Amino acid sequence: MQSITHIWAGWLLGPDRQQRLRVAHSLLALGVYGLFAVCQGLAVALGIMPRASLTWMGFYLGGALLFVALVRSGASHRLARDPSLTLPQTLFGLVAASGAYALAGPLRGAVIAISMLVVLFGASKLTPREGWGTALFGVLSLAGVMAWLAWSDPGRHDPREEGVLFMLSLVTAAAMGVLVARLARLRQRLMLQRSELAEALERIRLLATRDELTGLPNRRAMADALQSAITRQARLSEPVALVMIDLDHFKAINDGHGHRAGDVVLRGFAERAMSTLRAIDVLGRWGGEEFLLLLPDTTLEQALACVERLREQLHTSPFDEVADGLAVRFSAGVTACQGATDVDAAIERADRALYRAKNGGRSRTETA
Ligand SMILES: Nc1nc2c(ncn2[C@@H]2O[C@H](COP(=O)(O)OP(=O)(O)OP(=O)(O)O)[C@@H](O)[C@H]2O)c(=O)[nH]1
Repeated sequence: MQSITHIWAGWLLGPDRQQRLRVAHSLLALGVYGLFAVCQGLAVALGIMPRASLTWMGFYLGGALLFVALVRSGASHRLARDPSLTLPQTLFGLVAASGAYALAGPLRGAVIAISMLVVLFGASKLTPREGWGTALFGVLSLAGVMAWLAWSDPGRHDPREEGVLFMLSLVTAAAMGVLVARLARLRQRLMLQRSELAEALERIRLLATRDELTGLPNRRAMADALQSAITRQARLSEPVALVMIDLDHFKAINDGHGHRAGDVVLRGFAERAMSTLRAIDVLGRWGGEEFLLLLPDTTLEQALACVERLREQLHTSPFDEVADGLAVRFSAGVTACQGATDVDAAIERADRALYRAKNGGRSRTETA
């Protein structure tokens, strides 16, 4: 039962969430026009409104249907800046209400309220200026019809009555203009707050997962990436290699050129390394001058070749920005994680291999 409702809703409103809201809004307007048509039909049947007014019913129902078709088909996307066509729909509703005023006879006082309902319908999308503008348009179009009725048929439309009705519509329109403009401002403020919140959340996410100095994933993000890569390789039986990298004699760079220069070297190392890696490889800052490299779908031999490429890259691009010809070298410990699921054990193996590389004279790679 529920799936049939879903199928119907999907067919009627369309697949896109934003589009569904727009179509639903137009359908709601069409429904309200339909109910007005029922009331008008009753008034005609009871002889309160002339039979000729049914032509006007055809005009507003046809117009409302056309708006639903334009929004549902997506044509409004191509035709207008606002795909919900809120402003045209509001102006159309006001014209329809003004025409109804001329035909409503003794019921015309109610049409003033209907005009304002039309303005309220647009409140969810209109800007404050548009809110004011539509309220003004509503009252002016009603005033035009009132003046024409009082001038052309003063016997049935007493100019004094029309004058009082005009004042009523003016007061209602002014109040409606204020309300719609306030709603629009409130909506704009909410939208601004929502985008600021989204930006703040993105900043927090970056701060929580990125190393501020190098822009690389930090230790926590790296541990998460490792866990999912190792779980995946165990499921798919794909090889994964892990490389622990530590810059050699980094303290000497700090001591010789200053802490800032040390920072430049750390950033420069990250940039140089990233330029030699594939998009699926993940390099993270593990701490201090230590980096962890995750190489998915990579055997031990391929990992060793990757480390050599990185060495070559460092060799060919010295850190001239710190000191002319400054060469930075590193030691590395490589391990393969075939079939293993224990992340900590894999890191420990890479760490042990790195320790041996350091002890073996630095600027070299060991495996474990
Ligand atoms: N500039 C800078 N220095 C850092 C940062 N983090 C850690 N360090 C420095 O890195 C240096 C690491 O020194 P050691 O652990 O002795 O290592 P090393 O000098 O590279 O010696 P080996 O690793 O044995 O080759 C220390 O002086 C730390 O202060 C950082 O973010 N920026």
